[in-house]
Amino acid sequence: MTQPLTFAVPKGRILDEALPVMAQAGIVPEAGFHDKKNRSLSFACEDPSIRLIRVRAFDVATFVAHGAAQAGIVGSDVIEEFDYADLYAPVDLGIGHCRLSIAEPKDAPPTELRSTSHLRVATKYPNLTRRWFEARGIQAECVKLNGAMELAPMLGLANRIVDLVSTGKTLKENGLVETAELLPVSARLIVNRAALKTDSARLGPLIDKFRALAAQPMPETVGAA
Ligand SMILES: Nc1ncnc2c1ncn2[C@@H]1O[C@H](COP(=O)(O)OP(=O)(O)OP(=O)(O)O)[C@@H](O)[C@H]1O
Ligand SMILES: O=P(O)(O)OC[C@H]1O[C@H](OP(=O)(O)OP(=O)(O)O)[C@H](O)[C@@H]1O
Repeated sequence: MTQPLTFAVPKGRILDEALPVMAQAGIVPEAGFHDKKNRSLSFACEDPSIRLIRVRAFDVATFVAHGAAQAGIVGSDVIEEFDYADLYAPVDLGIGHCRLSIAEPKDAPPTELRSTSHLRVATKYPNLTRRWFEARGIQAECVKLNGAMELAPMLGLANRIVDLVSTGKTLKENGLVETAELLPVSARLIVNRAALKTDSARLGPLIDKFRALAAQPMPETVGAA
């Protein structure tokens, strides 16, 4: 029997927005998926030819890039950070909107980035950050953190941070101001390139379904004058 197609989703905040889109594309997980006490990481779907795995956002890209999962949903921040050659991101799903920005303490003296002799940046996105600064002729030393980047400037770990911003509340409540946007972020459908060649019969129509859904107007704009 053919193996089910493995579809990877992030366990955190994108998931609530992704599930209705997935359902419209025919990916509906078994009831146990919604049980918060359930410690399973792999779930059957109503369509037995698909299996869901629920992993950390960065790991969605890794599972799909290595072909351990054939497709998935992840933020463009993660795709850009890894820049995996084997990842194909054919559809912007129009969900999970935020931005990756640089921020500094609100009372920092005004400085030109270029004139800063030693730039230390705390971030979960060292590759993206280094690339962004390099493109501007600035060498940045990145300190990799996995969360709570906002603490780094006040504790002297870094003088700037690069982190995701949505409402700006987290920055404000930690005495930081956004000074530049590195990347607008939204969630994408991702597919393993090799799997797309070997299993185009299943992955082709799946991409088409998500593409058609992404082309539809967002529910709140339907009927708007
Ligand atoms: N404030 C935000 N507003 C909107 N989208 C966000 C925001 N923060 C993160 N995101 C999106 O959600 C993704 C994080 O997803 P999720 O919360 O599922 O990750 P996670 O695996 O739980 O994270 P972690 O590895 O930190 O535990 C980010 O990659 C980004 O695309
Ligand atoms: O601009 P805001 O609306 O305040 O959102 C920004 C926050 O959201 C993300 O963190 P998340 O809540 O995902 O937690 P994390 O620090 O564990 O990644 C991000 O890392 C910021 O801390």
